[in-house]
Amino acid sequence: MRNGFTPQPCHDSRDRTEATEYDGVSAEGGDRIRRVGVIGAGQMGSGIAHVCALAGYEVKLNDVSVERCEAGLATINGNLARQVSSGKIGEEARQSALRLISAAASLEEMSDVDLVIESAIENEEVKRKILRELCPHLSPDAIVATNTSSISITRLASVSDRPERFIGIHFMNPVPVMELVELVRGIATEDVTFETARAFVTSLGKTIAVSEDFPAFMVNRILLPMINEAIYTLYEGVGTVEAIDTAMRLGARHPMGPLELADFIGLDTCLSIMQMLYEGLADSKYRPCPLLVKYVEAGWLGRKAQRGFYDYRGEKPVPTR
Ligand SMILES: CC(=O)CC(=O)SCCNC(=O)CCNC(=O)[C@H](O)C(C)(C)COP(=O)(O)OP(=O)(O)OC[C@H]1O[C@@H](n2cnc3c(N)ncnc32)[C@H](O)[C@@H]1OP(=O)(O)O
Ligand SMILES: NC(=O)C1=CN([C@@H]2O[C@H](COP(=O)(O)OP(=O)(O)OC[C@H]3O[C@@H](n4cnc5c(N)ncnc54)[C@H](OP(=O)(O)O)[C@@H]3O)[C@@H](O)[C@H]2O)C=CC1
Repeated sequence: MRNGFTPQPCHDSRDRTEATEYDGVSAEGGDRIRRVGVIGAGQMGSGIAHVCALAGYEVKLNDVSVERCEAGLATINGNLARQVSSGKIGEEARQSALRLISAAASLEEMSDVDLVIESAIENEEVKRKILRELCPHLSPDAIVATNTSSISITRLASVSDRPERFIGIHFMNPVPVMELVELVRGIATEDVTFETARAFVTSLGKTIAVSEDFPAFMVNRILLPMINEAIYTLYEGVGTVEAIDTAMRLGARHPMGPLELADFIGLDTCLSIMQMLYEGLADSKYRPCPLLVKYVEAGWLGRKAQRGFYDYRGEKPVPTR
């Protein structure tokens, strides 16, 4: 792994009922989790399934159709192969990770998972509908997590049948590469749920930052207004797409320019996060840039749609403004 950490399977030879002590709280830790369900096989869901399987968890990947699940599996296969070619993992690890992931055609197939991570699109209605449909199929003690970028964990938990076993586990994109995961408790999240999630995330080789449950948590509260401001900078004609990205890559040492990063995240996701900040914090400083709205309305959602602030359909990305 990039951070030098080798993920450890949580379900080793220890007794599964063995409790672990964290800060005085008795948690069943990672041993509690063996099977993980992931809902949404897009860029994040496939990345989450990837890192879980590499750490030795059995993974069931669900999306709106079998074709979507298969596309997610193909992405995982490609990213694992990339890790093999760069020497990050061996061929054996790739094969055993692939063996651990299967497509789940329906939510009913989640009945034997210990943890579900919801990672469908950043749309509260869609997430609520998934949670309402999902919960009746789960075992009563399964933990439900959401990878939402911005939506209130407390609010999403309230539509589930288990707010005390509900938590935000917010991975960063690209999941196999980024070290951070934000952990966010809802108002009712029990300590044992939090500690189990903490042990699980640690077993993936990730570092945790704990955030309170406020709109967009920490990373996106800071990052997305910067991206939105870059779009305003473009909208007001201060610089071109290339000039703005070059300025931030070379002038602030960001690995990607903000417009390139917006395309990478997905412009629909960026807009949803800005709307959540704008409405949730009721402050005009979070007003989504009208140009961002226009790109989303055009369906120019960034890399995943092959067009956003750059056009990705040719050999190399070409700015669209
Ligand atoms: C919106 C939210 O809710 C929260 C968020 O996630 S905000 C977004 C946070 N993410 C960022 O800010 C990413 C910023 N960008 C970067 O860090 C880097 O540009 C990057 C890691 C994406 C690519 O790095 P790079 O050095 O330019 O490119 P490259 O050398 O091709 O890739 C570096 C590694 O990342 C891997 N990688 C790149 N893109 C990947 C992807 N989409 N999926 C999986 N792995 C990927 C590559 O395989 C490579 O791995 P190895 O070291 O094993 O070879
Ligand atoms: N992109 C990013 O950088 C990050 C995103 N996130 C969060 O992760 C989540 C997923 O984002 P991301 O992977 O980028 O989005 P994508 O658009 O890449 O993937 C979302 C997937 O969810 C599917 N989906 C839509 N409705 C349902 C449903 N009812 N049941 C199951 N699957 C469904 C979509 O299918 P279809 O395409 O057919 O609609 C799509 O395959 C969001 O909550 C986002 O905020 C978190 C961290 C970083």
